Amino acid sequence: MESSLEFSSSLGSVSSLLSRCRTFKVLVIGDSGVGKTCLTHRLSAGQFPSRVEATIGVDFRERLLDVDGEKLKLQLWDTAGQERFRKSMVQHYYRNVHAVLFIYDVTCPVSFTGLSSWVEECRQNSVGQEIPRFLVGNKSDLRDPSRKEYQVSQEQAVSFAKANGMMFFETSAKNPPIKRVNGQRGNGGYQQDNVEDIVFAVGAKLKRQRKHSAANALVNNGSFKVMNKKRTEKELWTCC
Ligand SMILES: Nc1nc2c(ncn2[C@@H]2O[C@H](COP(=O)(O)OP(=O)(O)OP(=O)(O)O)[C@@H](O)[C@H]2O)c(=O)[nH]1
Repeated sequence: MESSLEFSSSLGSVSSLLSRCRTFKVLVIGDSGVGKTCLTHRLSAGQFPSRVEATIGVDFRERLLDVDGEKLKLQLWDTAGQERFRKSMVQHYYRNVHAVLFIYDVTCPVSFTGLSSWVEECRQNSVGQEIPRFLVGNKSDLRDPSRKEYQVSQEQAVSFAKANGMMFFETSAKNPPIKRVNGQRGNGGYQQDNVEDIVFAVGAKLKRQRKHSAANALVNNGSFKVMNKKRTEKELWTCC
């Protein structure tokens, strides 16, 4: 027969199973090799992976966080940067997305100029301006002040972020600063963000945003589309 201790502990696990949190789909896009897989590992598990291979299709990682007393779950969609590994998946990536992280490599200007095509892909897949966007320059540990002309400056990135309604961060998945650093000395005079700052900025924006509820209505290409509120609300809640 089950003891009262066992019974109460099983009740405890049932109640923890029933504890629910809002879940948000966060899409991570950008050219191949910019570090999407490494960054999502860092954002979810706080670690830099020892070995990575090109992503095929999509990989999922999760991060639970507490924003002002509310539990949120970020479901990070680490998408393939290589065209041949993403072809059949593109529509799935964008369906019911709540936020988009645009990643580029600060030491690879081509990955920065390529961002316009990622913005365009979002537009083609009906991701409107109401969906929060974040621009993240990765690999800041590789910045070399003596090779500035071969790197993406923060001025360029800030102006791109402004023009596209994005919040801007620069960091390193490999060697992130412990705290946000506004560099005057030691790091060549640029700002570096802690990975936790990024994750909390995303969480805070989504928490505010959602009251909105994406749910009720969506303006799409000038037409007004009424969504099924019940269905969308249900999709947002899961057990944590
Ligand atoms: N130095 C440094 N290297 C990094 C950093 N982030 C990723 N890398 C390296 O960059 C390479 C590509 O990283 P991935 O995370 O696989 O890149 P990806 O964008 O996911 O690539 P795809 O899956 O092809 O789209 C790997 O060799 C990583 O070790 C970083 O912050 N600093």
